[in-house]
Amino acid sequence: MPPYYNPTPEQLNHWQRHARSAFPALCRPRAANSHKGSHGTLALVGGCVGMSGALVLAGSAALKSGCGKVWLGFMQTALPLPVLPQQPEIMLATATDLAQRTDITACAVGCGMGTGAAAAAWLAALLAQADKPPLLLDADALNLLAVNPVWQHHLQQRHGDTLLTPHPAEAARLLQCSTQAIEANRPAAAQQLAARFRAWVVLKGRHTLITSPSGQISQNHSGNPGLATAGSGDVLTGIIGSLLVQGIPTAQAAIGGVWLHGTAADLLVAGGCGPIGLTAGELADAARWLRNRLVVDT
Ligand SMILES: NC(=O)C1=CN([C@@H]2O[C@H](COP(=O)(O)OP(=O)(O)OC[C@H]3O[C@@H](n4cnc5c(N)ncnc54)[C@H](OP(=O)(O)O)[C@@H]3O)[C@@H](O)[C@H]2O)[C@@H](O)CC1
Ligand SMILES: Nc1ncnc2c1ncn2[C@@H]1O[C@H](COP(=O)(O)OP(=O)(O)O)[C@@H](O)[C@H]1O
Repeated sequence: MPPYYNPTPEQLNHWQRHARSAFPALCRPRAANSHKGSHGTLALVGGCVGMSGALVLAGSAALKSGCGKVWLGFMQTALPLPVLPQQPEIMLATATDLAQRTDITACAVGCGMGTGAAAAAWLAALLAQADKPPLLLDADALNLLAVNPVWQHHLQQRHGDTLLTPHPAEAARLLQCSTQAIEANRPAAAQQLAARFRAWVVLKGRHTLITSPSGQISQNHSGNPGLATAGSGDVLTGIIGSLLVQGIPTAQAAIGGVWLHGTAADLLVAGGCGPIGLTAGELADAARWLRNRLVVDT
């Protein structure tokens, strides 16, 4: 067993009971005859020059959270690398080429995307298509959305599920208010965003709030300040996107994904890896270890 994963039996039992009752779909075993196509294909788009790492973190987390295939679409004119040496399972494309694919189960956009002209053009084209698979917008995709009312209108008209995963500063940009105003009334901010965009909203931070499009709020209690490190939000995007393409209902993918991400950090801290110096890349392996222990034996 990796040295960091040594929860007490009581702790593990508590996590298992909670997950099996709150997000049963995350705890189902794989069908014996399943194949990679059974577990969905996630497209992650972002990673401009200098921020390729955000996309790689999200992609690795997605794969380790159980989806069948992961494509990364880099917001760059050419691929930063022909293959990821540490994760060759992940398929790579430019964002432009990835937009042509028709075999994508869900798309998560924004990790390290940048807010330049190329990112804006790519997002505009995506949002102009009303009928699309589930769409998760994070980070720079939210920052671009915040300054373009036309795209906001397009997003409101979408048919598929939409998920927005802002941190408080991104929520403030979307609602054109201060970060302090968001933090002063987090439930109201999350509900306002959910209603405006007819979207699931994951308002990040300590005790992340997950709000349904109709305004129903769930508060997450896992996680710790070890998560206050570069890239941990990118990992969350990968986890939630991965759960979505596995056919897990959106409510469980969002609420369960946030819980799994936070509990992975709790597992690492309990084992002495953090909170100080915990790195985002470590979360994916911990989440994988944990999810496999949540599975109900048949
Ligand atoms: N390896 C890589 O490639 C990485 C790439 N990354 C990519 O970088 C891009 C920019 O993302 P970003 O979040 O760093 O910038 P941005 O949205 O301007 O936020 C900074 C501002 O917001 C505030 N703020 C932030 N969080 C807050 C909170 N919880 N609660 C309250 N306030 C908060 C903060 O305010 P401060 O407290 O500093 O005054 C500051 O003003 C994005 O695409 C991302 O994916 C990163 O993921 C890192 C690893
Ligand atoms: N003090 C904390 N307690 C619990 N969770 C935290 C804390 N600080 C950050 N997080 C979590 O870490 C993640 C940070 O995401 P984000 O701000 O988007 O980071 P990045 O852009 O670097 O990926 C979110 O899931 C947030 O809820």
